[in-house]
Amino acid sequence: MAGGDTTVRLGDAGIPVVDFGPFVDGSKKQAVADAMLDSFKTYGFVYLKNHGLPQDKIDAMFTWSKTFFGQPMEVKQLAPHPPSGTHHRGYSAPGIEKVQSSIDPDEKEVQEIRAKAPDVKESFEVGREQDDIQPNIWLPDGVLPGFKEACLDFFWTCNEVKFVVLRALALGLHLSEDFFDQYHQTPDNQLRLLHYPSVPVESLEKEKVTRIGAHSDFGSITLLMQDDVGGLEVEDPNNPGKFIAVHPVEGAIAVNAGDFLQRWSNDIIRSTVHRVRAPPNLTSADGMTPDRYSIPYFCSTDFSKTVECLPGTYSTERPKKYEPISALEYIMKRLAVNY
Ligand SMILES: O=C(O)CCC(=O)C(=O)O
Ligand SMILES: [Fe+2]
Repeated sequence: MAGGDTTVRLGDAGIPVVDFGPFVDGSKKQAVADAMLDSFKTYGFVYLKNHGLPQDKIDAMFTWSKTFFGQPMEVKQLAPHPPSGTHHRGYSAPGIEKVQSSIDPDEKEVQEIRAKAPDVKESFEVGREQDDIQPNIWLPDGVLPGFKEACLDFFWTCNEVKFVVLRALALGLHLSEDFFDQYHQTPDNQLRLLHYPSVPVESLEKEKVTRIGAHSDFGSITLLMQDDVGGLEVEDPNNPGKFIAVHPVEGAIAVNAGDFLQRWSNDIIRSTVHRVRAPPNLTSADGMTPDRYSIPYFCSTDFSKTVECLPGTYSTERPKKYEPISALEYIMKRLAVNY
């Protein structure tokens, strides 16, 4: 199916936009939490305005991202992503990673998806320092001074916002506000800088190449910052297989639920399939799409934790669908198939 025909437009943003300010300042916590949860249940995605992540920090991270990806390939390759998907750190050149949409694809399926249309994006992945399972992979000292510090500073800033969003989620689910804190103590999160290089509009529309293929995220929640280029689409909950264009909203961050949270919530919350296509309504004199930059921050439940369906998400009429699972076991299984 070619580009635009599977995409519907819904309102200006495509997904609900919630003013998060009254949660942050405490003036209307429950109302904001309810609105956020409603959107998570229906779309799996929400835009939050007044989210508390300082705009100057976001801008600075985008500037660093452009500087990093603007380096010659041989410089970026000084911090190479290891061949294994389970050590998800460092730089991946365009076409290396291909996200899988199914949880347990067989090897043949993985090869077929890879052969079909490469994801034309490059990425740089960062976790916390002192992580024995997935140590960070940095450029050598002296190359791009300040980059490592900027990434780590942003990593920890996003981690603070993560706690606030999780508190809203807990209230929305009528759990105690700090319910999720105990499961997110060790920030096994991942900051990802993404660059989608300029490619011919036609190759994107005819699906000769993809920016990021349809997939869902693995973890609990993702905070997603994007530039103003557009192209993000989420699957329409009322029309499976069709996609809603999610237009960038100035000053807002998108937040989406991941598969782990969907499972944890006994499928009350949706982890929605999404993808990045050609920006909508693009007029391009030279037939090329603009470059696009985005910065997702994937939040994971502590790898040391095992979870069972959240209180309030099951009953005799709606029994638990899932067995308890360890966060580590779950995430490693998902990462392993992406490289
Ligand atoms: O670039 C985007 O807007 C989305 C990226 C994304 O979905 C991902 O990295 O999982
Ligand atoms: Fe994603």
